[in-house]
Amino acid sequence: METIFSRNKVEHPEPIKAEVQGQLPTWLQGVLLRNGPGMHTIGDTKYNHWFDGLALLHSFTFKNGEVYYRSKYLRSDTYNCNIETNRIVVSEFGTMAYPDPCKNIFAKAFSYLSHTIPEFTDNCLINIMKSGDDYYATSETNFIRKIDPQTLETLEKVDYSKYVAVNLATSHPHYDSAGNILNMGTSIVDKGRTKYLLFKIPSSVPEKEKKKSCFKHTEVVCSIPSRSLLQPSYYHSFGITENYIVFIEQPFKLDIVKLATAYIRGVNWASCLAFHKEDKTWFHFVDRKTKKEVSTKFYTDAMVLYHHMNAYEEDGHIVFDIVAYKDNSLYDMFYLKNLNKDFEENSKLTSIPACKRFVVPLQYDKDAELGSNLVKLPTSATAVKEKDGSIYCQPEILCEGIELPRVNYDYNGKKYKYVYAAEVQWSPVPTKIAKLNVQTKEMLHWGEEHCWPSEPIFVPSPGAREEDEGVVLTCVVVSEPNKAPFLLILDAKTFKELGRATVNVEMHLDLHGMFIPQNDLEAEME
Ligand SMILES: CC1=C(/C=C/C(C)=C/C=C/C(C)=C/C=O)C(C)(C)CCC1
Ligand SMILES: [Fe+2]
Repeated sequence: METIFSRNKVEHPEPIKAEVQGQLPTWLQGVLLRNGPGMHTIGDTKYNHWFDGLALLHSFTFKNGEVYYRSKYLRSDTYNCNIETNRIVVSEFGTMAYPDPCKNIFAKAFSYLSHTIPEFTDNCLINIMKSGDDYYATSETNFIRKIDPQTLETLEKVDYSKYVAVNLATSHPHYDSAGNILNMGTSIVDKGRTKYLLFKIPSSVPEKEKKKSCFKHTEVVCSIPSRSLLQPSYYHSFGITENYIVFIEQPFKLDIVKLATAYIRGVNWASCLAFHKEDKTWFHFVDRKTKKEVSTKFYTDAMVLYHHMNAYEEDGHIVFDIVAYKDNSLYDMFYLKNLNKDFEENSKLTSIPACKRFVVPLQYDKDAELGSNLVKLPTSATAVKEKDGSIYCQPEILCEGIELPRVNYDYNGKKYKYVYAAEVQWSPVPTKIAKLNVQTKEMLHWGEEHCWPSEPIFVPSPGAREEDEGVVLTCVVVSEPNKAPFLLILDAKTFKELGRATVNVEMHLDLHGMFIPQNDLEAEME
């Protein structure tokens, strides 16, 4: 059965003028660029999972009060191979594929006996990353693809593993104040020393090396050994504060032996991930200056998280906010067989996403009594010292039922107030977007009947003084047949609609993206 999720979307590479209603701020000039799966059927073959779909980039260009829409499939090697053979020949998260032996791009997949780690896909469908003046489509494998943010054309393929020993990397990098990328990846086959690497990609290269790419200058900031050599944790994002990296080693783990044998066993990559509910969740903090990990062992109960919201330091504590679950039902929910026409009634998550705030004391009285709470900030989050010197943390719940959190990035790593997110409650699709004040827990919402909004993105207005001075952008897919989707522009402060730009196309449900201000685009053209 074809549903909004699984129906193949047609690309619209030529700009389509949107119909604008309302008043868009005149300063809003640039491109909102987003990524997500757009094609799930190729010839007679179908992907099993929504996260498997071929990456479809789309953009809204804001120019002098007008809005133009475009969309274009990422011409990844995966896309080209699949389209050429008219079937799925490259394995994705939820679908194991058996390539045509005549095609050699992914020839390594055949040598699974000599290579522990299979050749992964370059179908970068999750997010967009900025590197200097360049933009990349990202996923969680070792490959990213450079793209042209204006024409949506696909450019070079970059293999992270050529520059840093990672087999997997997150699709949610961070940026420091100089625009350098900080990302984390997992090294699976480095002499049996499974570890997590934090690496830095500079935003520019020295003048005399102008021809070289920033990736050649990638440096490993630090490495954190995995608690288990054969089962590193899976992670989708991480957090940063001004002085620390926040990395959560959750008991949702990737089994390397299973991964190395998945191909011969005929099972998908997803089946190599397992939630160990009896295990603990470990917190790691790395000092960004000394590159050393904080030696105290901090942990909490078993949980699964994908998205960090934000993190900051306050009076000798690290405060970090995440969206967490009690189990891994989220990834199961997105099998296309579960997203059928009755999914709104039938598919409910078995655990609701909860925004959890953890507060961890970095400095505390070493003679503190066992069992006493070491948190000195006004919060219900606790951190209790145990006999063996480890510290057991419990969170404060900020709110429930939201996912795909975004903040004003100028406040990333700093004490902040606002999170913008999609409101999902128990369902896998958002029916509203929300603004949460993490200090007061007050919320504002936007929703309309049959509307499925995407991850909301905050864009600050020029010279903004307050954290929520600007607009929030979200793409809205309408579930009612023959109703056109639109880009919604809300005033970030009041969450009131400023305007909408309607485009009469069938738009895909997407995942993540970024707003590129006009000035940054001009820098890219130079
Ligand atoms: C291909 C591949 C992977 C793909 C993961 C993907 C595609 C995850 C998508 C996650 C999303 C969209 C989360 C949203 O919250 C793994 C498991 C890393 C490892 C094996 C190869
Ligand atoms: Fe994500």
